[in-house]
Amino acid sequence: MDEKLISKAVIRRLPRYYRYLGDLLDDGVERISSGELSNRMKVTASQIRQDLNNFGGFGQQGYGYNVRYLYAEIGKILGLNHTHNMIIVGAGNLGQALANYKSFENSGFKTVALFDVNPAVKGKKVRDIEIHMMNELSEFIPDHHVEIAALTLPKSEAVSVAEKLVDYGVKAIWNFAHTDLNLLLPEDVVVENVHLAESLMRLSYNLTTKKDSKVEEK
Ligand SMILES: NC(=O)c1ccc[n+]([C@@H]2O[C@H](COP(=O)([O-])OP(=O)(O)OC[C@H]3O[C@@H](n4cnc5c(N)ncnc54)[C@H](O)[C@@H]3O)[C@@H](O)[C@H]2O)c1
Repeated sequence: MDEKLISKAVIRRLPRYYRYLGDLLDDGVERISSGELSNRMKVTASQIRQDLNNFGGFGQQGYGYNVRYLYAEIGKILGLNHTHNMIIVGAGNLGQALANYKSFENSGFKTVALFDVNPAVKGKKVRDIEIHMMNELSEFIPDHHVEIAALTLPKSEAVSVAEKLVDYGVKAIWNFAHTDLNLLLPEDVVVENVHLAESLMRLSYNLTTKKDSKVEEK
């Protein structure tokens, strides 16, 4: 399948399918129909069939989906079938919270170091992950095959630090600073901007309008 033909909306939904399929596997469920998956996920069965048909041949009429196979295939599409080394730049509250969250490793995201400008945290560890100083970045990134950098530093620093990271070889930025970095970096650098406050604002909207927010947006 030519990935360019898969719509962004489908790609956005894949992690959710992956999560539900992982839960099914944990519960020992090996086969599931689109109808049953629809009940669990509160997405229409036809939406599920349409989404999963993008990747061909996973479901059979009257037989349902092979959960393990589908989980593995979606994992491959999402690039979760190999480890991605990640660093966290900005070892404050958020950076340390991310480093403390072990479960990213289960999906193949291995945090190999944190970085900060504050000499007071130099050499400290979060779990077993060491905090390094920024002047070590240029060697550390190629030496440790770092692909992803999470940016958890002040907004004012985000652009200049991101540019340096890209120069040193980082290919993807998981950006928590409140600026939309994808508009500012070279096109071949992948950026995912995370704005928890936007999610809260959507919650607030739904609370205010008493809209049913339980059904996932299409
Ligand atoms: N996107 C979101 O949903 C979300 C949620 C919470 C916080 N944030 C943002 O994340 C950032 C971090 O928040 P926090 O609460 O952890 O702040 P914090 O002050 O606890 O940590 C920021 C850290 O960045 C370090 N730092 C400053 N300049 C740096 C530089 N040039 N290079 C490397 N490190 C540098 C500081 O020394 C500090 O340790 C802030 O920009 C905040 O607004 C975003």
